[in-house]
Amino acid sequence: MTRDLTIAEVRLTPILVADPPLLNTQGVHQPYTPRLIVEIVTADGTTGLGETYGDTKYLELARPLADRLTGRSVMDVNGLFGIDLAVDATRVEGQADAGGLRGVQTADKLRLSVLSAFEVACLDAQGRALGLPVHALLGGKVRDAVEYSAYLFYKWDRHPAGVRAEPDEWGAALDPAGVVEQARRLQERYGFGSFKLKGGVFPPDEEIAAVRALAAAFPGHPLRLDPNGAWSVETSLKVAAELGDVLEYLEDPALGTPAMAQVAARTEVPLATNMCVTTFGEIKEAFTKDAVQVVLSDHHYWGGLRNTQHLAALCAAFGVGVSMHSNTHLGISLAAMTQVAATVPNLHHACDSHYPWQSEDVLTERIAFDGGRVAVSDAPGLGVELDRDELARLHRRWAEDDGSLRDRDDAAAMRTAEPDWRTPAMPRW
Ligand SMILES: O=C([O-])C(=O)C[C@H](O)[C@@H](O)C(=O)[O-]
Ligand SMILES: [Mg+2]
Repeated sequence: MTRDLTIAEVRLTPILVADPPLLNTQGVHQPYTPRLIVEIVTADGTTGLGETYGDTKYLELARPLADRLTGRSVMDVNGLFGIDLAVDATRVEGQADAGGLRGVQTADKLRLSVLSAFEVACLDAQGRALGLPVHALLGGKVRDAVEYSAYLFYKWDRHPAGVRAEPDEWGAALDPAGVVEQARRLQERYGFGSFKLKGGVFPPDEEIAAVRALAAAFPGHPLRLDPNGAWSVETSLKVAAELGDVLEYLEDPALGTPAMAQVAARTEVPLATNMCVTTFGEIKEAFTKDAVQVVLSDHHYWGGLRNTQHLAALCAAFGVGVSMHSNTHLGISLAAMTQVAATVPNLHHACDSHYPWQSEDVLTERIAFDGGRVAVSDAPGLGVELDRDELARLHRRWAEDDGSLRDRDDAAAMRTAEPDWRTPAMPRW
């Protein structure tokens, strides 16, 4: 049968998704976080799914892009990246990312963060039309399952009083015992074999104690600590010296490539990043200064699944490890991460995943972790199906919001509990 893979319709659905009160160095997660779901429909009725950030600046770019896609072929992914999108640079340049902790903000990174959802949707549609999984379109899988690590957070047991939120079954984790208890529950439920603690929340000695407690509770399991650049070079070196025997890597201990290079020069502990290398333009300086030993790729802001493969190839050429970053996302993105991760030969670290923190999803079936791994689907496309009722419900929540939650802002969320809170100056310690 000849199929007509001309794009006939693009549907954009902004949603608000429940998020627990997870703490990071900027503040706390809002009770609901914005995401954008992209559906690309072809003339013969095939639909491909994609997902990305749903904050206003992404929506503003996604809408004109969607308008320009109809009439193009869903096979023309190179052409998609060639579309001349006018990005309002004042939206990003020189501005702090209020909730993202994802490094530099540039107009091109914003453009790629939007295009990535459309690329994934095109690949999903291609796969469905051809009866092939996305990994086959990317050259084929080199593994049958992708390993993920448990993503531990300091957290409150609930959002501040008076704030509308969904119930949260995980309880508080504000000290070493709480962190170990959270790790145990995540391991029991999902089988994770490695653990990452989001740091930069408490003074470093408290976070060192938490990692020590994890090492005692889970001997031999890989551990990571990520303060999102909250420490000075000297503090980073002190933490590296104290935890060097148990850490798989330290993630973004200090902010920016020069500081990371200074830390890397004086410790044997590998440094990972999803903050100082988040664009192709940052690679040369970081790799030639040997500032990072592992790059945590994120297909959203690197510009999709094929760019993730390009990044992995560059990492291989420089002897730099590769893994994956994650922040609040749903199953479409987890499926996309898993499909591309399956094709990356030099992926030797378990990927991050926020997914266990997301009690809501827009899929008919949640993606399962078995022994900390997600099986690589061989079904056509991403191998996931949209739950339209859930999508509509989460979109209603977005539509009914007065605008205060449509842009993620962890510092603003923190002010509902601590009115004087300001995003801390870095380095914080
Ligand atoms: O550095 C990281 O791993 C992240 O940026 C992940 C998330 O943004 C996380 O820190 C968060 O959502 O609080
Ligand atoms: Mg990080």
